[in-house]
Amino acid sequence: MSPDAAVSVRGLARRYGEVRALQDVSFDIAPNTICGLLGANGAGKTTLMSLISGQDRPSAGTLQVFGREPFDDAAVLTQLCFARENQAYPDTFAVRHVLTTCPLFLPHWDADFADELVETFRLPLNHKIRKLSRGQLSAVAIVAGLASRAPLTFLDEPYLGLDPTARRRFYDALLRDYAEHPRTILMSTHLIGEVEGFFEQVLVIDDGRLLVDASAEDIAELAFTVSGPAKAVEAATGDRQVLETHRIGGLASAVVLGTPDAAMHRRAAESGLEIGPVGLQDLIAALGAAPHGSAEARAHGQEATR
Ligand SMILES: Nc1ncnc2c1ncn2[C@@H]1O[C@H](COP(=O)(O)OP(=O)(O)OP(=O)(O)O)[C@@H](O)[C@H]1O
Repeated sequence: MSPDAAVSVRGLARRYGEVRALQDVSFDIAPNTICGLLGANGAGKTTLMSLISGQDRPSAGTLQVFGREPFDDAAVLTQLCFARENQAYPDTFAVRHVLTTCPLFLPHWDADFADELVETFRLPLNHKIRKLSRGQLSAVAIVAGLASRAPLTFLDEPYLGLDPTARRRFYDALLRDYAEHPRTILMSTHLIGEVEGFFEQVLVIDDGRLLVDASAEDIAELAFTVSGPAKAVEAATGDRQVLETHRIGGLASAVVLGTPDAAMHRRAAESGLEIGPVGLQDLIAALGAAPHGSAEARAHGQEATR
């Protein structure tokens, strides 16, 4: 375990009967980091967040948050805020009740910032929570998550139902506030293209296993694309681990694991091929597309990131 980490996880597993929701997951998240938690539906992201936030206990493995096991530890739990659109509230609760209740549980709560966010998302203070639209519920979760200023904040798909303008407002508010009040934020998302720029660390879960644990800089080193005439692409990438190839007519674009070396650059120049970067969204799609038995690709992907 890393005692100085905000989150330290070793060999974590969670089973639900026959379902292995998480298996042998190990990573650290340094304090004051925005970490993206990515993966397909059912990969295990919410399960992982539930364990880290002390709402659930692992079936195996160890887990520390700010150096302590979170489950049933009040000292740790007051440092955490879990924000999600499907948060359960009492039936009688209106938006304003959330604003008056949150500070009772969240010692770092900033009421002025909460008011500002309510304005930003044009939330109707007197409306009952159960009557809000999905986007408004997400906005309530965002207000709670950001105004909590919790040293460890979980944002579980915080954009559900939000229109693009509201999402932009959320990202702006998050980044502005994080710059002024650094803290650790773990955010699960499927809208990778919108947020990849501000993740300092990326965790990718696939079928309950940790597939990638990389810093933003390392992500760029994980893979690259080679595009051009299909035969030339094939010849240039023959000795490399290709994760995925798209073909259109006689043209192809291959996602290749690792970084292009001098020989690859030379071959590309000779054959009129283009070498380019792979966006995070495309990389994750390509890693997911690699055959499940392609342990080599997966292990290589992980090795390169540790
Ligand atoms: N309480 C539970 N009982 C049984 N199985 C569960 C339970 N919670 C989660 N699972 C299973 O564990 C796996 C991981 O689910 P989890 O909700 O963590 O995925 P996720 O990555 O958050 O998915 P999504 O992106 O769709 O929200 C899934 O197969 C899910 O069906």
